[in-house]
Order: sequence, then C-alpha cells, then structure tokens
Amino acid sequence: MRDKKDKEKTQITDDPVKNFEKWKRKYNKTKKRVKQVQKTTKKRDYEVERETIQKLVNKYSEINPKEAVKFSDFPLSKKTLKGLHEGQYRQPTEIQRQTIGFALQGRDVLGAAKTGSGKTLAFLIPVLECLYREQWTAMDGLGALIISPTRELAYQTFEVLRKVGKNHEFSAGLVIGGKDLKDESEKIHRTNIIICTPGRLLQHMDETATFHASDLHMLVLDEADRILDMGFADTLNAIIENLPKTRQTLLFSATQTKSVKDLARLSLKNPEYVWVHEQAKFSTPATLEQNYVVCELHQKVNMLFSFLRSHLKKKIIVFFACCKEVQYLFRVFCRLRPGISVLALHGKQQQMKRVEVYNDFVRKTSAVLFATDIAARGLDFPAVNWVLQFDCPEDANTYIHRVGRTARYKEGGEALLVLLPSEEKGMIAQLQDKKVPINKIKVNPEKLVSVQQKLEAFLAQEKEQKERAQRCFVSYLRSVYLMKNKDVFDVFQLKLPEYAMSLGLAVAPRVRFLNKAQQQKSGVMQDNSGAAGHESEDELKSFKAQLKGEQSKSQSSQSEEEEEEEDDDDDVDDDEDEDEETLKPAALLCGFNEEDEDDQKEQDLLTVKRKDVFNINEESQDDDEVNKQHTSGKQDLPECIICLNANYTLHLHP
Ligand SMILES: Nc1ncnc2c1ncn2[C@@H]1O[C@H](COP(=O)(O)OP(=O)(O)OP(=O)(O)O)[C@@H](O)[C@H]1O
Repeated sequence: MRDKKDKEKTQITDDPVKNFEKWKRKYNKTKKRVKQVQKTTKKRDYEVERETIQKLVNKYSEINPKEAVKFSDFPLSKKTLKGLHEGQYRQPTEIQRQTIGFALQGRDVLGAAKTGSGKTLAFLIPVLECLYREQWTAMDGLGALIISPTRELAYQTFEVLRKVGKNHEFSAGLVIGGKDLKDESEKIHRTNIIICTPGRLLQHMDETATFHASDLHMLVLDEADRILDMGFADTLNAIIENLPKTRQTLLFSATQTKSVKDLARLSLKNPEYVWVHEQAKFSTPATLEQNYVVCELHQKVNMLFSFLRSHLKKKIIVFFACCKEVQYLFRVFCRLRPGISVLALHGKQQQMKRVEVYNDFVRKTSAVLFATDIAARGLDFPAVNWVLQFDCPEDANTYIHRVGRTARYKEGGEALLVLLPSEEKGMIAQLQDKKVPINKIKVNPEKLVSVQQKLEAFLAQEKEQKERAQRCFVSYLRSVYLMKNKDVFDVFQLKLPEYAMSLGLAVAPRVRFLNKAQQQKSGVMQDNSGAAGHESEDELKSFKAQLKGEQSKSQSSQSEEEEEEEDDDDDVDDDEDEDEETLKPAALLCGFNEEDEDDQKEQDLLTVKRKDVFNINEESQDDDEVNKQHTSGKQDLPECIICLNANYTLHLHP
C-alpha cells in the first residue's frame, strides 16, 4: 500500500505538464474564491470617505493647540491640507492655532487678534471642514455664510477661499452690491458657501423666493464691529433671525469693542473667547513703526504732496475722512504728477471700478492709493510700505485697522498719522489707552512744497474742478462736525479761509449747516434749535456712513447700485451733483514714470525723519522730467472681474 502511494507521488512529480495543470486548476479555484470574497466585502467610495471622516472626527477631542506646529497636526481633510499646501500655508499662525480646534469641535468662537495675523484662514478652514464632514453637495444648498462689512473684504475672502478650497467640490458665491441681482437670484439657492455684505444678503432673503438658509451649518461674522459701526445692526439682526438656531457661529475682529461683545452675547452660544494678543504689550504689530506729525489744516495738502515726492518707490495707502476729499484730491494729484501712480478707492465708485482699482493696487509694487475707511478693514494688499492717515481717524480702533494695512504677517511697515493741533491731545491719549506705541516727529513747514498756486490754476481752468474742491471743503467740515468725540474733533477751531485756499479756492464756500451750528452754539437760535439742524444719534451715524460712501442702516433695503448713484448733500450753495462715471476712464487711473526718480530723496527723508525733521528736498525735483504721465493709460478690466462673475456658482474645484 505504502509502495503504491509512493509510486503515485513519484509519478506526479515526474510529470511536469500534469503537475502544472493540477497547480493551475488549484490556482484558478483560489482566485475565484478570493474574488468572490472581495466582491462581497468591497466598500463603496462614499463609505470609505465616511470612515475617513469618522476617523478625523474621533481625533477632534484630542486636539492640542500647543502641539500644532503644522497644519497637518490638526485632523483636517486631505483636500483642505492640499489646498493649504498649494497656497504656501504651512504653519498655522497663533490665532489659527488657537481657534481651529474649537471650531472643529463645533464650538462658537469669538476671535480677536492683531491686524494681519491670519484671521481669514482661522474661519475658512473650519468652514471647509464643516461642509466636508457633512459631505455637502450642490443639492444641499447653503451650508455656510460669511458676512463682511465691505465689498472689497468680501471679494478678498472669496479669493482666499478659492485658493484653499479648490480641491473641494463646493460651490461658492460672492453676494455683494453692484452686481446683477437677477443673475444672482437664479444661482444663489445652489450655492454652498456665500460670502456677502449684509445689505445685499438681506435683499435676497426678502426678495428671492428660492433662497433660504434653513440648513445653514456655519455663520461667520468677519470684522463684526465694523458691520455694526456702519449702521448694519438692524440688517444683521434681521439676517440672524432668518438663520437656524442650531448653526455654529464664528465672530472675528482685530479690535474688541462693546458692540462686538453685545453682538457676541446675542448671536453666540457659550462661546470660546480667543484673544490672542490680550497680554501683548502693544496692540499693533511689533514690526510696525508708528509716528505722528502735527500739521495745520491748510498745510496738509502740501505735506501730502511733499511726502509722496519723497517716497516715489513705495507702496502707500493714504486715508481720508470722506469720499469727496478722495475724489477731489485724487484728481488734482493726478494733475500735479507727483511721480508715482495715484489710485483712488471709495464707496461712490461703481463696483467694477472698485474691483479694478483693488486689483491694480494689489499688482503694483509702487503706487499711492487714496482711500476712505472702506479700505481700512481686513484688506490684504501685499507689501504696503506706508500708511499715511491724512485725516484723524474716528477713534483708536479705526487707527489700528488703518495702520494694519501695512506690517502684515511678519512683514515690516511704517505709519504716519497727521493731526491738527486741536486733535493732538485727545487722539494721542486714546492711542496710548489702546497700547499703540507712537512717536511724535516734526514737520518743517519751510521745507514743504507748496502746491496751492497750481491748484488755483487748475480750478481757474475748470469749473467742474472748482465745484469738486467746494464739495471736498464742505464734506470734510461735515465729517469733523459729525464726529462724536468732541475732545478730539472741534470744527469751530478750524481756520476756514486758509483751508479753502489750500484747496485752491479763492474764497471759502458758505457752509449752511456750520452757520446754523455756529448760531446755535452762540445761543442765537436757542428757541428753534430742535428744528434747525439738530441731528439725532441715528442721523449722525447715517450721515457718517454716507460720508464714507457706505450704506447705512436706513438704506440697507435699497439696492447697493442705488447707493452708487446717490450723492451726499453737502449743503454747499451750488447743489449740482457730480457724476464720477461721466469722467473719461483714463482720467481715473493715473500712472507716472518713476524711472528717473532719485532714490537718495527717500533716504534723506528716512534719515531725517529719525532726527525729527520732516525734510523735503525741493531743489531736486524736476517736475517736467519726473511727472511724465504713464503712457499705458487705463488698463484692461482685470481678469478677476470675469472670474468673479463666472465663478459665481462655479465649483471651487478647478
Ligand atoms: N498660516 C499662514 N502662513 C503664511 N501666511 C499666512 C498664514 N495665515 C495668513 N497668512 C497671510 O497673512 C496675511 C494676513 O492674513 P489675514 O488677511 O487673514 O489677516 P487678518 O488677521 O484677517 O488681518 P485684518 O485684521 O487686517 O483683517 C495674508 O497675506 C495671508 O496670506
């Protein structure tokens, strides 16, 4: 028996063909069996994704912000991490480190950190992760809402979202005034992430039948205090009433004000307060050098011109109190040809123009942007060297936001505040209270270049220009008059004839509201003071918003296109309104040849500045040579405008 078995065995091993066939049969049988098992156990893609999500969520409770050195130390989706990596964001900033964990865990967050410290990603990352976790699709409609105070900030946030969220499949929309409402209405219900200004969003909530926010998971209020300051409190309340209570809310700002705390109380549930720089010695970035000069009102235009002439290779933002000042001074500075490109950004421009100017200034390496406070918050222009505050800011918070346009994310920057003698004491005390380190430097009036005669000549040539100068004059006075803090702002201390002359006007225009106020002040109109010119708090707020070209509470139900066409009543005798859009486009963007400029001048100023003398080298200016108008004229409309519209409901996915 044993012999037989041995023989068979020997036979098989001896016949390789048979041997192979037997092996093949066995192999095929096993393969079939494995395939069968695989078929029954193979998971669908969505199941794998769900498991991945669950694994990430399980790690949420273990997040330790102190140990998060890289973004990948947080349990974030591969898609978000890839977007961050491609956007060159490797390590989280302090505010990101401290808030992302709470936000992922579903907590409401009130986050405050200095300007330029990276608050945008601190809320965009949780927004993306929230929708990813929910496996949100186009069919699910609105999942996250980000409300910004200005169109520019909304646009910028939208661009950052497109960058870091491009590997996700969500749709995102920019819902701001100045765009086609009908077109928006058709797409808005299919949009997963909306970035908007409050007025426009409420308009959709009221008028667009298909739009609802009942499934909203996350609300972000960026620069919340500004939204309130602009008179949007009622609009915001109305919006919040339309949102589900189960949502998560994140609220961010660089400054903590009472209104933010009030808003937080109303809109956040048991929030985590993250105030990154609470213990910091200063409230502004350490890399920012801050100085102020005291200058008479009638010398301010000369000083600005002189400053620009000595900083031709720099990127500068100049802040003004009101639109009319920006409009007038922008035009005359273009004609004065300081030797640097001059751009203007304010709320009375049409939206296309605003985006065009914004992108133009982003691209330029040296230029000066004349702006109202619409550019003060959140805007992240790259490599701004200087912020010059031509007019005193309303308060220390506005100061902090304005100077925050430079010295962003570890970069250096300089800030110069121009104060009238009557503003110095009150404003500096406020800044010290807010832990702003600022030094006084001096202006040497004899060294200033006077442009008064040139302005007079321009006004003599053009009636329109003269009217603009008058409106600038009145509008500035009104802005001072409407300021709440009378310790800083006193319109009656201003030397009006000198100020008018410094704008190129031969005589100071008659300012009706000021005359009335003066009479009231001196008691002449005591009997009928209630009827004549007394403004309530609300009216003051509304006026202020109008001055800056922003939409106020009372206007929030209007379309923002209307806002662009209206103009503030300046109480100037000649009431004819200006229409910016009638100007030739080429006149709106001025470029100058900067090639022939003398670097030395800048050196002089910087060296001298440290010696406390504002020294301008008048002799070395050669107007004809330096102020050659840029030949390129108006640029093509930036691509972003097309993207902006085209991407309205386009997937973030490329
Ligand atoms: N983790 C990061 N790594 C590298 N750069 C970053 C990071 N986070 C933000 N930045 C950059 O820092 C700059 C400032 O960021 P951001 O605009 O978010 O600041 P902010 O705190 O919102 O400022 P503001 O208070 O003025 O609105 C931007 O240019 C941004 O690209």
